[in-house]
Amino acid sequence: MDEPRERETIEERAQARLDQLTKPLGSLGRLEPVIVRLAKITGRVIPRTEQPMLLVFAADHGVAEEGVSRYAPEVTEEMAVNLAMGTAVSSVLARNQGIPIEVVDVGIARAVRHPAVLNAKVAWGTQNFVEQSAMTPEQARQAVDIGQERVRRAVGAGHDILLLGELGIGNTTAASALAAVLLGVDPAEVLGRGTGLDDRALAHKERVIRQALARHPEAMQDPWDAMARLGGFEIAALAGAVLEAARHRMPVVLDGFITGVAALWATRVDPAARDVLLASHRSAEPGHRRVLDELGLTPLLDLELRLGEGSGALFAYPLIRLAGRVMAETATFEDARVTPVGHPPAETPKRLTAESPPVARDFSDSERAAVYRVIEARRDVRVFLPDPLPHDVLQRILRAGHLAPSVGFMQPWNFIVVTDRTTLDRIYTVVDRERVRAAENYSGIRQAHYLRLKVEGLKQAPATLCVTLDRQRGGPHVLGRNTILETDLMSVACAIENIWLAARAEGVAAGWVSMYRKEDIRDILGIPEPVDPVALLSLGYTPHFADEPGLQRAGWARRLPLAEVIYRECWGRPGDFYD
Ligand SMILES: Cc1cc2ncn([C@H]3O[C@H](COP(=O)(O)O)[C@@H](O)[C@H]3O)c2cc1C
Ligand SMILES: O=C(O)c1cccnc1
Repeated sequence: MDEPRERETIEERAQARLDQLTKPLGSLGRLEPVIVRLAKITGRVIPRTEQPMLLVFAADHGVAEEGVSRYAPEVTEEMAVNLAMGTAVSSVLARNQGIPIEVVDVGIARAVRHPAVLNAKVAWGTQNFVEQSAMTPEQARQAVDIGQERVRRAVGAGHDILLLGELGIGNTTAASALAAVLLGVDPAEVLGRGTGLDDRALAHKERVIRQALARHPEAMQDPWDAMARLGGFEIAALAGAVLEAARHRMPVVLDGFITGVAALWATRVDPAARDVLLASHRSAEPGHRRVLDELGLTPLLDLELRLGEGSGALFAYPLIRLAGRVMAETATFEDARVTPVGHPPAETPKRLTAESPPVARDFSDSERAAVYRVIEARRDVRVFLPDPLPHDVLQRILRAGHLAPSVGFMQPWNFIVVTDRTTLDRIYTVVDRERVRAAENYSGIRQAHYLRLKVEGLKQAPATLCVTLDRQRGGPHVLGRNTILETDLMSVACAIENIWLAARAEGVAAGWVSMYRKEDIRDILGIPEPVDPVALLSLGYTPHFADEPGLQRAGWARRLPLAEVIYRECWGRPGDFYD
């Protein structure tokens, strides 16, 4: 039995794999911790982050009336429309990577003139927090809820990594005020020029923030109170998104200062939220550095971006995605037979306990269930309706056959589709003659059973495939066929099974007939000598797919118990793979 082993964490296993990849140890620099972090977040040694989406929350700020931004508040709505139209910077970045954007209006002060901007307005902008609380506690809660709800939907839609962005004229002021409170620092330390204030305007912005902090001394006490008094609808929604992503172990790529402050707030509500965060870049806003330090995050990029709207996250995402691909696709020293120097020895794989699989599944639960259902529901069918098969259905079924595995990729099959009635009748005649002849091998009740097996299906079905084997395909030396020569035939059998399962998935019945003399079929279909007609497969619709195999129902044979066919480690030793 397996030795009890020390439980390795996912991070340890991910780091161990990174160290086995054909590259000098540690040579991917700061991307290595990113890969390990993704592994930890997703719970997979080989993390996958291939289905990103950008969520942009937009809202207006009452404090904008104090002249703290270089731009007018109308720009929030205009930019939301611009993003939705595909003409903003982030639209370009997203479109060129095929990343969908969802723009959510959580509190823009005007009606938004584009239907693609999701309307989830909590209010028409916040109040000016120099005079009163920006939001009521209920509004703050509502905005957080909206962020959570959007992420639940994103998860439901199959997204596996979340990029965050924001829009809101005046929001660097709100974010700075909130950051000063959350970090317990002087506003001067987290203050920046936002959209590009000059020195005078910057000094004014600082005075406004000081005024606000003096107006709301209680904000120090509790994160929820701080959010309501000094935050913004989009900041609260971003925070909600982070909280929800943490629940789903979904990696979150932060953008700049505002998303950073929202994430910092989220960690004050739920410290575990920190674990799902990745910092895309360090923005030109000076407060961003403080926020990232507090979150313990190292930004991937430092490009002096100061845009927002998710742009930094979109610039960084390809690095994150590629890091994941490197982990998945790079050969290990062992795979590539390259000699490692100074690398830890590869561990022999140990049997895993109930841990999650090392790589994400790429089929949904229902897709997986469908595959097993098709396998279980496949039957050998003898009764067909005369209706012809639609061309596209037959095409898909044949394609499935051709996608079968084959030894050395020799693809030794051909499929002759026979629909001509005269030809089908000739096939029926030679098959039926063999059926009667073969019955002589049985006697008594078994012979009676045998003779009841009908091959009339060949006459009823609108189409019969003759599946052939060409042993010479691929030349005299087929890769992997040195000692087991019948692997060519096995390859054809794989194609037949693919056809059978694909047909079942299409609701099309198949009946495999093999009672014939090859020379008869070769003769009827004009098949040249070296090619073997190895199977006849009738295809068509059937009135009924039985629950169990026909031969079982007829009492001819029963499906063996699974336990009888599975051994463990050596011949004859029972396995424990069954109930
Ligand atoms: C055209 C334009 C596009 C933007 N995209 C993002 N922001 C960014 O700037 C704003 C915050 O800066 P402040 O606090 O100085 O107003 C937010 O809308 C933010 O997303 C933009 C700003 C403008 C003007
Ligand atoms: O740091 C940011 O994300 C930022 C800076 C300026 C304006 N908007 C966003």
